[in-house]
Amino acid sequence: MDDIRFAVLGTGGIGRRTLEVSQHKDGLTAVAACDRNGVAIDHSGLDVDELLEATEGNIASGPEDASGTTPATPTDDYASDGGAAAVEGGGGGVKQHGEQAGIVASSQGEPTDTPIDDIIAESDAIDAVLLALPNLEHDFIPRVAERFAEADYEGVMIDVLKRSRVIGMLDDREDLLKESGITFVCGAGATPGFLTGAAALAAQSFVEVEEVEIWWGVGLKSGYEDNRGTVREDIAHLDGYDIATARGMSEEEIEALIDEHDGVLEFHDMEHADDVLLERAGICDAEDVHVGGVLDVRSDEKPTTTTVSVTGTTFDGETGTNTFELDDVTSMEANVNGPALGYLKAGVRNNRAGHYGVFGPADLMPGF
Ligand SMILES: NC(=O)c1ccc[n+]([C@@H]2O[C@H](COP(=O)([O-])OP(=O)(O)OC[C@H]3O[C@@H](n4cnc5c(N)ncnc54)[C@H](O)[C@@H]3O)[C@@H](O)[C@H]2O)c1
Repeated sequence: MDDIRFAVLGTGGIGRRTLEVSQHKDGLTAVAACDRNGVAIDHSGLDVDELLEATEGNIASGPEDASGTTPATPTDDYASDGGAAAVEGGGGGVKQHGEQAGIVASSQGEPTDTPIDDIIAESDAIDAVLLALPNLEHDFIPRVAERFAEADYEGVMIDVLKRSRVIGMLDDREDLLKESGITFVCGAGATPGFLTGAAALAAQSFVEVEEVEIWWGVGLKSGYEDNRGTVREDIAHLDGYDIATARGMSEEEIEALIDEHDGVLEFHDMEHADDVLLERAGICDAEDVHVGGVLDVRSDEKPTTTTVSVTGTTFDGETGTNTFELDDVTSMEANVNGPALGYLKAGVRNNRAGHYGVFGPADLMPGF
């Protein structure tokens, strides 16, 4: 495949790692990146090492603008991922350093109030856009897709979102995306993403799938500071919490909750889009997919092994369970970003073949 010029929207915990992992893959050139305060664009290829060094421990992950205040009226380029506004003195939590937060701390970064529009303006020379943006406002990513389509972008867009309800919002915009020539790959991180694809593969032994069980383990000690956005989103899945309460929590409240659980949070029946993505690929009913897992923010070791088990019936009447297991040494970052870039490449292959619209990870695997 020819070289793929790609952009990353959002250089938080996930976006930074996407850039890093891309350096270990053939045929991928990062040409643009943005966060809420800044943008870096170089069509001959960004200096990824410099960008990563400048943003190390310095992610613009809070909901504030560059001045450290939450805009009174949210603009198109504003999405609140909650909480950090409650941090004393503003500044978006521990990782943000005032006006130098995030990409603007890089020599390649420029401050801007319209980071996403700045990338859209350059999108003619971009083959693929990976959205590593916050997802607590569920229509944010679909709205960003719409903006690229309205600007007649032709290329791939890919997200690593988690929540089931976002898929329908993208499907609602499918005609617009198709008209523009966009191949949108949704839910293409670890779960949903890697593990959804694994389930689609594991299902191939069967003619009927009864149940898909996804059970994940993540140890995040060294990556905790870089993944606070993701941890906050996960908290919304705990009993007694929802998206609104998770968004409204201060960093201190999150710390207190984590202390209460000795750093280990266990989740059951999570609203992860693996369910709707497997249903839309015709593999099983969404209600037969169960996602849960254990997150340990105080240890790098996984608290449990990540597995995908698919139970079904073969053509000759046997009932069995195929299980796909990740090695405990593979980190969350490896299992989100490797697959995201792999699905990005699959998206580009499809886009260049003229296949436009919304695709889930299971749609890019053998059919069922
Ligand atoms: N599918 C999976 O397995 C999986 C795993 C982990 C995380 N995720 C998802 O990845 C996404 C990112 O998570 P994270 O931990 O990197 O979050 P984060 O908070 O660390 O980073 C978010 C980034 O987006 C930027 N941003 C926010 N609003 C913006 C705007 N309006 N314009 C431009 N940039 C903006 C921020 O500045 C920051 O750089 C989340 O949606 C999360 O659910 C998915």
